[in-house]
Amino acid sequence: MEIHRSSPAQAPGTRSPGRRTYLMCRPAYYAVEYAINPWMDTTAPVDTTLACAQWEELADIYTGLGHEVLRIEPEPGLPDMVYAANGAFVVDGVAYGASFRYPERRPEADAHEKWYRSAGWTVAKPEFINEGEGDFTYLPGRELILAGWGFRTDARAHAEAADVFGRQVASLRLVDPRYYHLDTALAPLDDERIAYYPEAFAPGSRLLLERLFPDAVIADAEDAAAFGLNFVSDGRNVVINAEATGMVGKLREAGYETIPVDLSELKKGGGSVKCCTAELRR
Ligand SMILES: NC(=[NH2+])NCCC[C@H](N)C(=O)O
Repeated sequence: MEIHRSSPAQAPGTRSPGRRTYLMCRPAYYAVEYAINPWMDTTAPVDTTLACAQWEELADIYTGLGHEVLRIEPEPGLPDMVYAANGAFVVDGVAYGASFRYPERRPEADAHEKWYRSAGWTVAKPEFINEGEGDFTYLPGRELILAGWGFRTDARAHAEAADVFGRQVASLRLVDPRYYHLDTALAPLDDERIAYYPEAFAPGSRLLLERLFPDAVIADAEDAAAFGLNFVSDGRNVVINAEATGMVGKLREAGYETIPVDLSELKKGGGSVKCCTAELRR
């Protein structure tokens, strides 16, 4: 594993102590069989064996950092199931279930619900369409949920999540179809701080982000297109798509350690590091 150490070694923000628990789904049946986002091209070949190897490397990076990686069994006929972040949104041991926008992915919600129940998590069944951590994230230091809408998640699910978790939700409207999920345009760096790509958001949402996060790391068009916002940070180490070299530089500059990983095959489905990783917050 290649770690780019930043100097100073101290990450600037606050972070919850201890190891993270991540849920992942091996891309055994991964393919691009339909196109539900602009990255998906059903005529371009996908190497499932390579996708599995890249995915294993991502899982190894997490365990190498001392985090726990749990696995949900992939199911034939669900080629997007590798994007485990979409299966639920978990805070305080409660899994708010997903309800997918497109019929092709709908059965994934049941598979995740079963997994969460059998693993002992409390499950809240959703009434409204929402794609789990694809469109929801949480900043424990602010007790604040950030939620995206515009392409996949129904904005009514934001209010539903606020009730489920008893937390405030900042609703953010996404406007660029390439950044159809919140986690393609914004990511937490630690308990309080984020990185984001302003152009992916409607003017009112940008204003809200500027006011809430004056210390954010700002990404540009190139960073976003390289899936440089679809990273996973434990507050110190940021695991990020290797292509996103500009973003790596910005994050190191901001005091974080960066660990690049090549997920070129998974990008063909419109996802990267974060899409493949659900964070289970106890
Ligand atoms: N958390 C994410 N952004 N996941 C990416 C999902 C990709 C999948 N092909 C879709 O369009 O639904």
